[in-house]
Amino acid sequence: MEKIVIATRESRLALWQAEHVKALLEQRLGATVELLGMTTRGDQILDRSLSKVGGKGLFVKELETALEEDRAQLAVHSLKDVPMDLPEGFALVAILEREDPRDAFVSNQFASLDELPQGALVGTSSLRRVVQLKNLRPDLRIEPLRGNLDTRLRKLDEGGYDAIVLAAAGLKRLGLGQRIRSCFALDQMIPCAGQGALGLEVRADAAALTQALGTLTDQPTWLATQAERAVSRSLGGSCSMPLAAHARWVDGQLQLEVALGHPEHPERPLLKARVQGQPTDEAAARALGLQAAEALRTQGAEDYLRCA
Ligand SMILES: NCc1[nH]cc(CCC(=O)O)c1CC(=O)O
Repeated sequence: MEKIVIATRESRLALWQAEHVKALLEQRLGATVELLGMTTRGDQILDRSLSKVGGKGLFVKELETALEEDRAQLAVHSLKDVPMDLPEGFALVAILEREDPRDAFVSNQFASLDELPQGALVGTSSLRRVVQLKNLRPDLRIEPLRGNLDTRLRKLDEGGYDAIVLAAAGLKRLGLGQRIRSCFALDQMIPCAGQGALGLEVRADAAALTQALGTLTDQPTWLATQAERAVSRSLGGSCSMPLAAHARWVDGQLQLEVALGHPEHPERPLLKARVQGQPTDEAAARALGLQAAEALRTQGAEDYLRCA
């Protein structure tokens, strides 16, 4: 196999993930791999909520341009940052085994959400986290918090918040697992579709590479994340939508749990649904996702989606 260049963002997390895939390609495929670091629009815009300036695609587009121009052949993404439908000419060809999918409670004074005093200040810019926090603790004040993981932790340490909520996977990957005071239960703070998983993207015409990378896919993660992403796609999936979707395998059954909040009125009740099945291929996994989306619709999801 020829040399593979991986296009990657330059945040510490993105570089860790790219290095991780580089090592895997070297070990498992005997490939020669180099990294090409790039800055994306999503990395530059730190002052506004991402949902207001264009959403998930912002972290991905520059990397795709590098693939298009053949300056790189592979892009490694946190799957949750990848839009539900890739632009024409690109394909998601492998999904690696998932890290811890849970959200983590991080604080210097408090061990868990339950310990936070009335009216405490929590930092997060994720609408999905906001609506679930409001549901668990209506008294909390929640303020925006953007930037890469190190920046967010620094803002916490400078005293800007009583606690913040971050993906456990990112913290663990960067060796910051000791900052996690507790993890939220999966059914209390349902993760975002794809959280904790890595997705590999190539040009759709890269047949040999597609075939080689496909062998790296973790099948249970692939099926679970297909189901999750199908929910989001069905409901019009953008990150301006406070949607949570997480599927996990329990005794051979894939259990998919979803929640949708109102984007402008986070205090309105969360819509929730749970479905399960035994999908063995992508189509069946996606069908499970559609079933969950349908269950949300029967509860009035349209009313929550209209304004987004
Ligand atoms: N939204 C940014 C982002 N993209 C991926 C991760 C963490 C790693 C992952 O979930 O795979 C994070 C940080 C966070 O949400 O706290």
